[in-house]
Amino acid sequence: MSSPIHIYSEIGKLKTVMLHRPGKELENLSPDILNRMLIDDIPYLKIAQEEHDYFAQTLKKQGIHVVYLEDLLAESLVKKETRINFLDKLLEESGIKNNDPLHQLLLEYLLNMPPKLMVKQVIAGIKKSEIKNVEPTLADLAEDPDYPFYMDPMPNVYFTRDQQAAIGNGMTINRMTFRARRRESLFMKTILEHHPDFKDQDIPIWRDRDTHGRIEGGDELILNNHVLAVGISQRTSATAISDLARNLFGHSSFDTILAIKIPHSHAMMHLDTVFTMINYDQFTVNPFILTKSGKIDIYVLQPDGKGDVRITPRNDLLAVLKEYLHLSEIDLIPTGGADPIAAPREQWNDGSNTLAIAPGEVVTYDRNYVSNDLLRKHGILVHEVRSSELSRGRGGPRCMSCPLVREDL
Ligand SMILES: NC(=[NH2+])NCCC[C@H](N)C(=O)O
Repeated sequence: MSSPIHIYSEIGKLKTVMLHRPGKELENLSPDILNRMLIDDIPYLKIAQEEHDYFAQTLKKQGIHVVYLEDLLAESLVKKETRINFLDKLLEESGIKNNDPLHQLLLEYLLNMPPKLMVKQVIAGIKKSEIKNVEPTLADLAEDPDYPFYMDPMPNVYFTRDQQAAIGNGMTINRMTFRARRRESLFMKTILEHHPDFKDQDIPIWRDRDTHGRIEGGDELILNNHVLAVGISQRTSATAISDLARNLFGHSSFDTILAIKIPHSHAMMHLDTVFTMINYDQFTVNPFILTKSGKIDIYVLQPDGKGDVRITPRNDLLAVLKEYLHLSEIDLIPTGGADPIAAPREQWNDGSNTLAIAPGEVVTYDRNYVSNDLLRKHGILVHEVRSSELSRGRGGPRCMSCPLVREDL
């Protein structure tokens, strides 16, 4: 079997992609926890699911093999011992320690379910009303007696781009920034270790979820078979990027990381909310991440020939892309046509967050019509998907997809 992980570009014809169809976790959102859950409004689940099915169908119509995270995870948890170990870890990371009587109660509750239902349940969260005969803890009594959950929902799982990233024939299993998302990367770790299609394939882990230093897949772009662009962002630290460089250089085909510093904000939480590669020499870019003179802080990381990493500061995105991608011309297509009102509006609704499914062929949100029209004017084939509810989670088509296999260019 060829490797189940093969990603050496952002634009090679997409062959296999992992998605998560939003479930009851979105119904378990309430206004008072939205901010902590990194979600900007409560999506209408029924419509969000219809929109996600349309997204999946759009990919399938192009011959792309769509796999679902919850299926892969359930198929990894067939053995009871594996389920127990997975749940012990998940409960611990949910703040329910092994010595807490509640830990055993929830473990039994979940083990009584078939694996698929159990996976859906842990993503949806566990409400106090679902568990009988529990002695209230001091926290239940004294701190927040009305809090409805024993295990918080995970409403961001449908952004399968972020918990992990395929780089070459390996993956980073990401230590995510905020508590609301940190448990999610346990899923791919479990799949790689226990799923029959992955566990015996010697898939390199370029960085694991226990290593200090936050990193998320929205910041990890594979520009070609030896150059990455990684955002220094609200979600990915310089420490993590330096660590990733040391792990990749000399152990993979990758020898260059363009570390691009972007504003640290929720609207621009990842590099892929402001910059994506959509063709051999074409990119979407949110013009407002560049200074008035078109500058931006970039740090080029490469092997220094002595076993460490050389850092070269640069500030001209166009020049850096031309130099390191060996291109004579670069087409930076501005989100919203750089209009002072349309650009921020469409960036907020992920107009830069395009998913390339082949060179010059992308999937975008239909609501970003100014950006979509401009992409077409630049010769890009655009497949539009509906997004009224999905976009309330503050992510777009690239966010909602984890490419596992692309054809080489
Ligand atoms: N690759 C991306 N841009 N992901 C968007 C993730 C959105 C999610 N609500 C979060 O804040 O984490």
